[in-house]
Parts: sequence; structure tokens; C-alpha cells
Amino acid sequence: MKYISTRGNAPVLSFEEAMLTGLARDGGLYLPESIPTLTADDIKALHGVSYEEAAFRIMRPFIGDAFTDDEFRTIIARTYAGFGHAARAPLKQLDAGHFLLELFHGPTLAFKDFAMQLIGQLFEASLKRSGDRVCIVGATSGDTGSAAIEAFRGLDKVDVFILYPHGRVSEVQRRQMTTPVEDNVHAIALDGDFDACQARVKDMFNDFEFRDAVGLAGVNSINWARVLAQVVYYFTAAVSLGAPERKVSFTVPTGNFGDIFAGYIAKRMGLPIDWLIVATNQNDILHRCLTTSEYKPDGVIPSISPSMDIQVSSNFERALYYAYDQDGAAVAQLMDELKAGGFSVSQGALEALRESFASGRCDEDETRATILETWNAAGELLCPHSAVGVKVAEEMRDAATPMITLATAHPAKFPAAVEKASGQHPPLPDRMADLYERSERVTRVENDLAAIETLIKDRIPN
Ligand SMILES: Cc1ncc(COP(=O)(O)O)c(C=O)c1O
Ligand SMILES: N[C@@H](CCOP(=O)(O)O)C(=O)O
Repeated sequence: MKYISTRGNAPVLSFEEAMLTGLARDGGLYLPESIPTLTADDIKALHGVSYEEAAFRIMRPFIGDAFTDDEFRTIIARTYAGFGHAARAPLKQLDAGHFLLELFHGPTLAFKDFAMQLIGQLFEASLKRSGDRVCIVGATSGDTGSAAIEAFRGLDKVDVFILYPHGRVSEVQRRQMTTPVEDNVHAIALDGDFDACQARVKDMFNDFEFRDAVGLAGVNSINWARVLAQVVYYFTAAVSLGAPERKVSFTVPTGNFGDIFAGYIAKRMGLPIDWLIVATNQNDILHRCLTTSEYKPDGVIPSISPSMDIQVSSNFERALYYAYDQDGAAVAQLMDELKAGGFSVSQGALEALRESFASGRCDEDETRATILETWNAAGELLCPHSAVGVKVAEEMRDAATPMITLATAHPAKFPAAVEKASGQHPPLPDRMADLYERSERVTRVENDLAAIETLIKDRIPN
């Protein structure tokens, strides 16, 4: 299996190389050259198997000869051993035809753990073999950072620097990043929004001198392995509702477009998905683009679903690559226009996107009202991101097709917003009960590439 860049002008890599490389050297994102498919019988055979077995069968065709089957099975077993639910990604029924896919039973209580725990294991196995050292730099609006720090803390041969927007993540998210004591992990509070954090990370990848000097690697959804691991739960959820005989739709609380893009990959692999519905908060650039064709970032507005406070949505580039018939030059042209302020998706590409994706938007009042209504009607306490999903799903679903909304984080990560909306205080699980007492370690930086690069160079071992 070979991996190519969305912009068509970077070295073709193996799975392992793509995983360790992060951003392609032409600024694009890696994708498999072709997408393996599962037959209806393969999908049927997923009925009743463990999450780990499903993960093995779904991901195996993408990894080539990077790991033997035994190695890969061991890695998967370790990945999900620390999850607090035997099903890993359980489905709950909200009402007739509407289901919630709970993705928050991992160590940091958000869907990021599904992929981050896996790539922690994959990096460890790969670096042990090569003896190389890497410097991971990531951008977070709250959840990627905590999941990355949890997955990589204390690992040999890996330093991790996470840039988060100062003052714009929840206290639990911040403490998950700032309280680990291992000295290979570094929380960096940047003066700016998430888009600024992500832009600086991409700038570092595009600064080849710095990139090569520090051995830069990425664990944002820039990294294909992140997306791949998220494909699995689309299969397990759909199968438990009757796939491949019965189609399902998914509504996905969306920001950087990585999670919903994993659903799109599942669809291309042969999973019968009717609609993939992009649910946005008031930072609705994706909804605007899918409805008007215009993609013009106009600044992030802080919300009560802060992990989705994103206006430059990295993985949308991967969707555009397919919508433009895998034309890397066309994608590169759009990304140049984006640097200059924005772009318009062509009519043909918009129609291609609309074959799979629909969208909706949920504002702050609607988010709060949905938390309260879902608590009263179903006894389910939603985090604000999942509430955005549930609200949009309710507006968009039809009676004929089961709708699965992704519950992307545990309500206890956002206790203030959840309590204000519902009157219910969501407690942290026991293993994190002392989070508020632990001491914090964080470095504040300005939004300045040279300053961030200097800080990183000074901190990594020579
Ligand atoms: C809780 C939560 N929900 C939704 C999202 C949006 O997911 P994505 O960025 O993959 O679109 C994020 C951030 O990634 C998140 O942390
Ligand atoms: N919402 C994310 C933003 C980064 O997304 P990623 O999937 O590209 O890592 C977060 O919580 O950090």
C-alpha cells in the first residue's frame, strides 16, 4: 500500500513512512493511493466479533508490511486495553431511529483516544526498531492535545510539544495537558486561536531546515494513521444496526473534518452509509461551504463547544481531493487561494461533495437547549459537542434510515457548560478525581514561529 499527497507533488511513501512523516513535503496530506474495499460478506462477518478483531480486519489492508499480523494484533490489544467500556464504542438508543455512539470511554474521555492510543503504540514499535528519535508537535483545541500527551508521556525517543489556544480550552482539557509530570511532554499556551496553533504547526513542517533538524512528526489528523483508526467505529456501529443489509446515516460534530472524513473512507470501503452529516457550531465555515460553495475563513468565535472552534479545517483538503477527481494540482491551487483569503468550490466538486455530505449548524442557545432536552427525555447527559450533533441530527434525519450521532467527548470535560445548561454536574471518573489538585506546568508563547521553534530546539535533547 502506497501513500500519496493531496497536492500531488511529494514523495510516495509506505504506511510507516507516511505515519512518521506527518505533513507531506508539498504541504499536502497523505492518502492511500487506492482504498481497499470490504465485500458485503466481509462486513457481515464483523457481526459479533470484538472491537479489537474488527479493528484488525478493517485496518490491516492499509498498513502493508509495516507490521506482522501478530505484531499488529498485539498493538491493537494494548491500544484498547485501557478503555473503560468492554464494547469500546457502545451504541445507545436515544429514541426510535436515533442512536448515540459513545466515543468517550478512553483514557482522556474523548474520541481522540481511539486513534491516539493506537499511534502511540505504532510509534513506539517503529522507533524501537529503527532507533530513531522524533519530535512531535501538535495543535489542539483541547482534546487532541490531552490524548497525545496521555499516549506519549514517558515514551523513550519521543518529545511532544502541544500548542493550545491560551484561555480557550476547558479547565479539564487544560489540566489534562499541563499536569502530567513526565519531562518528555510540553504544554504550550499560544496567544491566538486554534487556527493560529494549527497554522504554526504546518509552518514548522514547511520549514525544512527546522523539520529535519528536530525530526518533526505529527499526531494531528494530518497523520493518516489517526484517520484510519477512526474508520473502525463507523463499521462496528453500522454493523450492530444491521449493515450491510441496512443503510445508516451518521451525524458528526465537526471541526477539523478528520472524524467525518474517516466516515467517508468507511463509505468508500463499501460500508452502506446513506448520509454523512457535518454538524457545526457557530464556527460554521463547513456548513456555509456545503450550502454556498464559498470557503472563506472569517475568524474563530469562542463557543461552549470549544474543540470545534475551528475555521480552517485541515481535512477538508482530503475531501476536496476526491471531489476534484484526485487532481492534486487543482487542490494545490485551492490551498494557494486559501492563503490569500478563501476559495469557491467548483460546481462539479460541490455536487460530488453533496453526494455524501450534508450539513447543519447549531448555535449556542440551541446547544444548551439540546443538552437539557436530551437529559430530560432520555436521561443522557451530552457534552456540548455531542449536543451540536444531536440537534443537527434531529433536524436532518428521516424516518427510513437509522441515524447515529457521534458522542465525541464525555460531559465531565466541560462541566461548567453542561451544568449551566442542565443543572446536572457531570463528575470526573474516579481515576481523575484529583485532577484539580495536581500542579500545572505550562509555557506561554506569542504567536510567533521563530519563538516557538527556538523554544522547541532548546527543550529537546541534543
Ligand atoms: C469533542 C470533540 N468533538 C468534535 C470535534 C471535531 O472533530 P474533527 O476535528 O475531527 O472534525 C473535536 C475535535 O477534533 C472534539 O474534540
Ligand atoms: N478538535 C481538535 C482539533 C485538532 O484536530 P485533529 O483531529 O486534527 O487533531 C482538538 O481537540 O484538538
